[in-house]
Amino acid sequence: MSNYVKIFDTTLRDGEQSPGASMNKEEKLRLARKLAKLGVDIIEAGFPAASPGDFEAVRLIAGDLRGGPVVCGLSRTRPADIERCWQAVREAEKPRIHVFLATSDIHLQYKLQMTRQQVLDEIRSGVGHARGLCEDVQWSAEDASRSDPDFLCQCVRVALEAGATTINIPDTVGYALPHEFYERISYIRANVPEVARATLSVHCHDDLGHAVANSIAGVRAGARQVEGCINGIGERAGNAALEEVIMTLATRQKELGLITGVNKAEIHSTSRLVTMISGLPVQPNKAIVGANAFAHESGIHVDGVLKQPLTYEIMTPEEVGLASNTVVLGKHSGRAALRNWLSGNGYELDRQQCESLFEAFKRLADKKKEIENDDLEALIADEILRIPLRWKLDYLNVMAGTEVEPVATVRVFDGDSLRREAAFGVGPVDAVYNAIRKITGTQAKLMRYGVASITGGVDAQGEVTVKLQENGNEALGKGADSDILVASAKAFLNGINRLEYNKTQKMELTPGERQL
Ligand SMILES: CC(=O)SCCNC(=O)CCNC(=O)[C@H](O)C(C)(C)COP(=O)(O)OP(=O)(O)OC[C@H]1O[C@@H](n2cnc3c(N)ncnc32)[C@H](O)[C@@H]1OP(=O)(O)O
Ligand SMILES: CC(C)C(=O)C(=O)O
Ligand SMILES: [Mg+2]
Repeated sequence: MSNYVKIFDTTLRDGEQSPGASMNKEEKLRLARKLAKLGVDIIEAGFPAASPGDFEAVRLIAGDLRGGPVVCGLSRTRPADIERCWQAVREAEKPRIHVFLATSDIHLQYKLQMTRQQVLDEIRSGVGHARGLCEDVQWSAEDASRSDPDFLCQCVRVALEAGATTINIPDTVGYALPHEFYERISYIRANVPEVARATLSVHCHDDLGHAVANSIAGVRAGARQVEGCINGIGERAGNAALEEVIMTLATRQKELGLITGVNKAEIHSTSRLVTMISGLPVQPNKAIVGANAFAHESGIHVDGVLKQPLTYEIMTPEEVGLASNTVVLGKHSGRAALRNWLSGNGYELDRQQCESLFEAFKRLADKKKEIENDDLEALIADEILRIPLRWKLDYLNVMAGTEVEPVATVRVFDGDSLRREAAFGVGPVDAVYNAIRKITGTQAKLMRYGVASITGGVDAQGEVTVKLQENGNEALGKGADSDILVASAKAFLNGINRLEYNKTQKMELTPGERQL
């Protein structure tokens, strides 16, 4: 048996069945081109009988893709659906009609209201009809995992006799456990030996979180086509996440002995495109494509990864198209991570400086979820350079509103003495800054102003970061307070203190320190 596993992407069909994920035909075409670049073997482009728009999208994709994957459309066993499907895919270089019919007693009794014999007849006529139009016909036994195994085998036999070239065994409701699904595929292979003439396929849903595990169990039992969606989107809890299936086969290739034709370096950008087009965000901890999949924060992990990525990475970020892994600095970081950041940003601190910076960093990390570059630079300025605080806020009073020209009165300590000024501005922050300009006499230009909340809730601490520039000299200023205007004033004064310090201090600065 071949060790090649075909990847059947149904992001444009089952993926689109995710509530709220409808795509228009231009979006579908764009995604289909990307999936072709990713190197999937089959693209299920839609369900042509569903709507004129879906018919058009499938037709567009079928006419567009050249030298790439099979283009497939889904169809019920009804003649009109099959004809419609063929009209949509017929211009494809490699067209496929995918006919499905449920085989479980639950579906027969309640949904289809058909007897087993009627189902067998319908499979024969539907697959036969499709095969009269197209050489490549896939038949799916909807709800196969909850079907009587012997009746399922009977259905598979009929589909093969009618000309199906691919037999797909779905776990439509995500009910199977991996060992059961393995046994189900093995049972079909043992009891319908002629299935070897066709490609045996698996299509698993994630209702109990087993979609990928069941897909892998399926290929271990002899299936050679896996169906799924990028990012695991799809009906209800979604389909098997194709990127997880692909990377499982690649990462455990030695043990599984299976290969795919996928260009893995396209995985990450394909996932991003699916997110953009479907509007369904990927959770940060999602395997392979989540924002944290190659990010490390814990000190012990970062230390290990910096020494040898193999310690905590079972695949490289480059393999899936990411430039590199990321080290996130936060509450759980250790000295190795901090040293790594310092050297990467041009700072040369001695052991003792590193130690006092580390302590200040931990204090800040207890308050703030993520530590950014600006935070660390501000900490270095405070902890290492020990900038003297000439200007310090005493109080401020601001009047602003829809009918008032914003005006601020600000009182500031200049060393031990107090100075007070009032000023107007285009907004309350501008008024505060104009008053501070009068007091300090600074000529600094405000290059950047940003506000972030350090803590959550209504009493959140706001943190203001400013970047100031004066005569080619730049400095960051930071200030935190539950009142955003107070935080703004503190940040401005902090920046002015740093600019003054940079002007007066004589010591030789490292390249990183020069930016402060
Ligand atoms: C597991 C899966 O993902 S299956 C694919 C699911 N995807 C979709 O349903 C999306 C596209 N579907 C649609 O746009 C619509 O359902 C249509 C246009 C196909 C049909 O719409 P309607 O004619 O209004 O039928 P409706 O959706 O209400 O009911 C489905 C009918 O198809 C029948 N049916 C279901 N599966 C099949 C099948 N594989 N073959 C033949 N008939 C089927 C049902 O028994 C029901 O028949 P009934 O109307 O005689 O009771
Ligand atoms: C149409 C079939 C393949 C399907 O999506 C399912 O059974 O989940
Ligand atoms: Mg499905």
